[in-house]
Formats: sequence, structure tokens, C-alpha cells
Amino acid sequence: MLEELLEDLNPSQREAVSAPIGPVLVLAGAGSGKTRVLTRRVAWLLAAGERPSSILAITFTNKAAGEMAERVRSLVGPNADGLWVSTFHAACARMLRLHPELGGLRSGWSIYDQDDARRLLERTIRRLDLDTKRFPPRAIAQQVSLAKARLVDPERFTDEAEGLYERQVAMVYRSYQAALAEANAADFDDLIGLVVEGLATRPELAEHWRRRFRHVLIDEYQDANPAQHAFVAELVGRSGSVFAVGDVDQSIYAFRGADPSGVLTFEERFDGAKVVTLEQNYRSTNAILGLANAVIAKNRRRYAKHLFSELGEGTPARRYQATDERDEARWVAATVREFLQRGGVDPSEIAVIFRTNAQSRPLEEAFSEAGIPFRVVGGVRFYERREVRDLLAYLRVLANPDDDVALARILNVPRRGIGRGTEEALQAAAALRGRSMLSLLRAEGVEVLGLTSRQERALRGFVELIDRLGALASLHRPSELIDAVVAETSYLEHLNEEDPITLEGRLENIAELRASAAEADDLESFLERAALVSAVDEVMGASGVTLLTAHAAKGLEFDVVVVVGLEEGVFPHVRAIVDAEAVEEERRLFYVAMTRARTTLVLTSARRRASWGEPLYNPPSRFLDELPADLVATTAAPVAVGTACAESIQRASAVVEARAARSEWVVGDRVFHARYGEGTIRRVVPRGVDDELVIAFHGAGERRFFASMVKLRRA
Ligand SMILES: Nc1ncnc2c1ncn2[C@@H]1O[C@H](COP(=O)(O)OP(=O)(O)OP(=O)(O)O)[C@@H](O)[C@H]1O
Ligand SMILES: [Mg+2]
Repeated sequence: MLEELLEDLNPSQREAVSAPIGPVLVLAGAGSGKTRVLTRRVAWLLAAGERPSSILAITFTNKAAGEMAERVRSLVGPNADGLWVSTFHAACARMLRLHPELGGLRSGWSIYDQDDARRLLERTIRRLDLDTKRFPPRAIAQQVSLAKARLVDPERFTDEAEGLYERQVAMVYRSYQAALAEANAADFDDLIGLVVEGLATRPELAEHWRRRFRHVLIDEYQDANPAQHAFVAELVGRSGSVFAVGDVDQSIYAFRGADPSGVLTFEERFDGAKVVTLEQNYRSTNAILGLANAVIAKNRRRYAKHLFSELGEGTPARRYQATDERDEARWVAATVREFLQRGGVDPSEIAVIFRTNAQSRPLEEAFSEAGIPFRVVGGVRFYERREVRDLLAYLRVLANPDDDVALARILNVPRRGIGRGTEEALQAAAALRGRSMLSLLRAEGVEVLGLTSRQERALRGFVELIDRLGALASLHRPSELIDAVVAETSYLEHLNEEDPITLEGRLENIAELRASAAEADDLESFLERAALVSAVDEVMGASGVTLLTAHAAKGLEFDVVVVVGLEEGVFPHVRAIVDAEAVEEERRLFYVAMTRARTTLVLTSARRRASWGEPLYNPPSRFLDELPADLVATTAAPVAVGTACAESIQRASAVVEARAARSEWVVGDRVFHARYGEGTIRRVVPRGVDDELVIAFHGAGERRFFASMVKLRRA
């Protein structure tokens, strides 16, 4: 069994996987099998007789966690139950869920995501009579978050504050923490910070968790921040079983407080650490590696390493210089179309990577025009849609009556005559008495607010509504609770009144929320999952070309990668170009983007780019100059390519139309999909020249595909 787990690994990978229990660091470049080695180590520990429940494996996204858990299960079978594979945040949230007192919380506590946190900060700033123009909530949120990443609490922040402005920020930070505590809530950064503090100050609980997690494994270690390092240290101590894998060249979160030096100081942090390096890349061709290595070599702050690949020389990167961002997007769409049609590449094997989210819009338009299925990662995310947030806010109040941010959101949604004046009176009275809004109303009645009788009636009606729903909360499953909220509040009528045109889409979202709630055992675990899903988690699953930022692309791999917008001021980002260190982080980001590609790399830029005011004429990115000329093939003049593209788009559309016209599938057909297995066609929705198929798979739930792109058999 143990031997089997080492079979398809190279000698260095084996050495890492089978290292004696104790601190191990695997330092290696992109695509060298770090994630694979980490997964294998988990399986190896299990095969060596360690209990699954003694293992905590940390991944960068919830999605990666799910995949890793699945891979471990396929390696060792069902005895992986009890194993925790999750992000730092999700692991800490779960610990706090089991032991709220570890973080000074009460049971039923809420997680505040970035949007909630910003709202609460805004309220705090106003309450302190500060100007939200001088103290923009978004910027203050960033500062508070950076402080928490370094475990700097309000006291230390105050001590370190210089000048009036910083002292005022410190004051905001302090009141914000107080407001969080009052609401029995923790923001994202607190999840880590509270656990670290708890482990350091509550010996009995610390003892429990140290005994529980004998082995901690961490992927993407270079992007852990000091709070996360402290968390690991609290759990495993100086000589415990910690297995970290990382690549300093892929450190891209310094701007959020990540501390890549943690990788370099691993040997100081842990006694008797074993360090393994990997040199063979199993992902990319030598052409792609040559390009990536040449670029990253320009960074001064790094440890040089060699990467080689046995996947052949490969083809040079294709390079295209567009006239503007529309031309760029169209050329990319046409090129992608060619890969799909002639190259036979699966759409899910193609990624278009950009520096900032806003760059996706012209690409989305061009892809739609060309009839290419695509998905955008990190657009308006599911859990950020209004109707989804509204319903979640109801559930949150039911789980945690002190959750004031959620309460404020639904106080007058749907409209029930509770105006701004009432809300402000309620907030002020609650703040004055140091309790949450709902608990104040329940304890002292609506009369304490000195409102008109009409306002009182509206507010009383609201409390009764929450009490009615609250009575159901303990008896019903989360999905049924959603139904009850929708029914009791006449929420659908409210949506219809607001905007009948978007109603259908919103209903679909509610149905999706309901479906995802149906998978959860209880309200709290459902709310926890909803709060922790990140943009990156929405990467995989559906078919279609993936459009995503370089940050979101970390850890993933695709056959074809197109990196767009390679211009000074775009990539590297305009905020970075004046600062040598920031440029190095941008270069690492470009390195991450390029090394996602297995066989084909395409690099584009635009001469002119629309912006808020005047169009920008940015010179090509300095990174392009750093590429070895023999590994780049500049494509023909735009005009010629343009014509070729137009033809190929026409050809492609004809194919799509022909296929759609056949309308092969009808609702109720039973089908077989290579990846998801057997399923039934639930809906066929016309989308332009193509049909969208909604298929319910027995094993994999509901998935959507474009009829012309998905390969199905009749089952
Ligand atoms: N010994 C091996 N034999 C065959 N394939 C391998 C081997 N090691 C790794 N691979 C494959 O190489 C690819 C890259 O591996 P993996 O994703 O683990 O690399 P990584 O170092 O984590 O990359 P990144 O730095 O981008 O996160 C994967 O498809 C993996 O399955
Ligand atoms: Mg990896």
C-alpha cells in the first residue's frame, strides 16, 4: 500500500511524501507537482496508520479542498472520513463553530463577509461623527484587514499610530471590533485571529485542538500571512508534523499581507526541518517554461532554481498587438474559436487571463458575439446577488438574532413601512444600551424608541414575523426555511414589483440557493459555507472557456492560456509601476499566469484602451521585452488576421447553427456524460444560435452546457 502511493512519483517527490514525521518544506517551481505531493502525503499518512481525524490539510480555495479530499478518497478509500481539508478560513470557522468560546463568541455567531464588514465600518465611522469622504470605508477596511493579517489588535494599532489621522483610524478599528463583538460576529480576518488568540490564551481548548490535529499540511505556503503562520505554529509547535509546499516566485498576495518570507524562514521556525526541492515540471512544454523562466529571472529578490520538462519543445507563444481593446477581444475570440473548431480543444481547457476584473467586459461581448460558451470567474458572484443576500440575511438573523448588519438589510425588505428614521432611532437606541437591535426590541418593546404609532406598528409586525420564522428555524431544514421566508414575506411579489423583467433570473437564483441549502445538514453549516465561498471557487464545474484574473488562476492548469492586456499600466498595474518591489510582485503574477499553460500560450496587448476619460495609449508591457525572441511568434498584421477571423467565425457559426437546428435533445432524455455520468435533461433553453441544456446528473447534481459544445451519449 505504502509503495503503491509512491509509484508514479519521481525520486524527490518520493522523498518528500515519505519523509519521517516532522517539519517538511517542499520548495519548487510551478507545475512541479507540489499539490500532487501534498495530496499524496495525506494518503501516505493515512496508509501509515494515522487517523484521518488527526490531519488538517490547508488549501488555497474551498474548491481545491473539495478536489483534494476527493483525490485522497480515491487513493485510500472511505477511511478518509474525519479528515479536514479546507482553507485556513474554513478550518478556523469550523473550529469556532465547534468551540465558539475559543474566539470569545456565543453559539450561532455570524461570519461577516467583505460587504458586511464594509457596511459595519461605514456605520461605525458615521457613529463616531467622522466624514466617510476622509475615511472611506473601503480604504479603512483594507487597513484593518492588513492589521489583522499581522495580528495587530486595536490596542497595538493605537500605540503604533502616528498623527491624528492614524489615531482616528485606530479609534474606528476599536469601535468596529466592539460592534462586531456586540453583533456576535467575526469578519474574515477575525476567523484566523480569534483562533490564534484562543489557542494562545485558553490552555484547555488549545490542548484539545493540538491533540486533535497532529498533522498540518499547507499548499501555497508562500501566500500565508503572519496570522496564518501563527495559527500553524500554535497547533504544531516547534517540532510537530507540518508539511508545507510553496514557491516564492508565485507569491502574489503581499498586498493583502501575505508574508513569503515565511517560506524562507521555515527552518528557523521549525526544529529539524527537512527541505526538499523539485525540479521537473510535468505541466508545460519547454517553450512555455523557457518563457516563464526568462521573465521571472528578472526579479532580483528570489532564489534561482532550474525547471526542466520532458514534455517536448512545444511551440512558441503567439503574440498579437491589437489596435484597441475591442480588436484585442475579437481577435482572442476568433483565435479561441479556431482552437475549439480545428484544434479540437475542449472549451474547459482554455483560459483567458487578465490583470483586473474590469477587463473581462469586452471579452464577454466578443465571446457572446462569436457564440463561444464562456464563464467569468469573479463577476457578480452568486452569493453577492441581491435576492440571494436578502434571503441569507433572513436566515442569518434567525441563526443569530444579534446580527445587526443582516437585520438592517431586511428591516424594510420587502417594504413594510420601516423608514430610515425608524431604523436610525433603533440603531441609536441599541448602541446606547450596548445591545443588538432585535434584542432591544424583544426586551423592551418598540415603545422605547418614541416613534409614531404607525411606525411602532410596522416595527412590531417585523418582530412578530421574525419570531414566527424563528419558531420554524429549529424544526425545519434550511431549504424549507427559505421557502418559509419567501412565503411569509411575500418576497416574490416584492421582486416582481421591483423589476418584472429580471424576475425570471432572480427566481432561478432563489431556486439555486434552495438547492444548495438542501445539501446542508443544518442552518449554521449552510450559512458558513455561503459566507466562505470565494470567487476562485466558481472556477470549475461548468463547461466553457474560463475568463479570470491572474490571482484567481493560481494553482490551476489549462491546455491553452491567453494572457491579455500586456501593457504598461495594465499589466504591470498602474499602481505598481513606480515601485520596484511592486513591479516584482506584478512579474510574479505574470509568471503565475504563463505557467498555467500546458501546451499553448497566447499573449496580446492593445495600442489604445478606453478608460474613464481620454483613451489611454500605453506602451507594450515591459514583460514582453523580457521574453526570449525565439520563443515568440508575432502573428500577421491585424487586417489580414481580421479577415481570416471573420471567415472562421462565419464557418464556426454555421456549424453551431446546424447543430442547434438539429435540436437533438428534448426534456426528459436520459444521457451519459464522460465526466458526470448518467443524467436527465431537465430543460432546453434557446440561447442565441445555441441551446443551453440543463442536465440533472445522478452523482453530480445539476449542470448547464451549451448543446453544441457538450459531448453526450444517449443512456
Ligand atoms: N511524477 C509525476 N508524474 C506525472 N505527472 C505529474 C507528476 N508530478 C506532477 N504531475 C502532474 O503535473 C501537473 C502539475 O502538478 P501540480 O499541480 O501538483 O504542480 P504544482 O507544483 O502544485 O503547481 P503550481 O505551482 O502551479 O501550483 C499536474 O497535472 C500533476 O498531475
Ligand atoms: Mg499547486
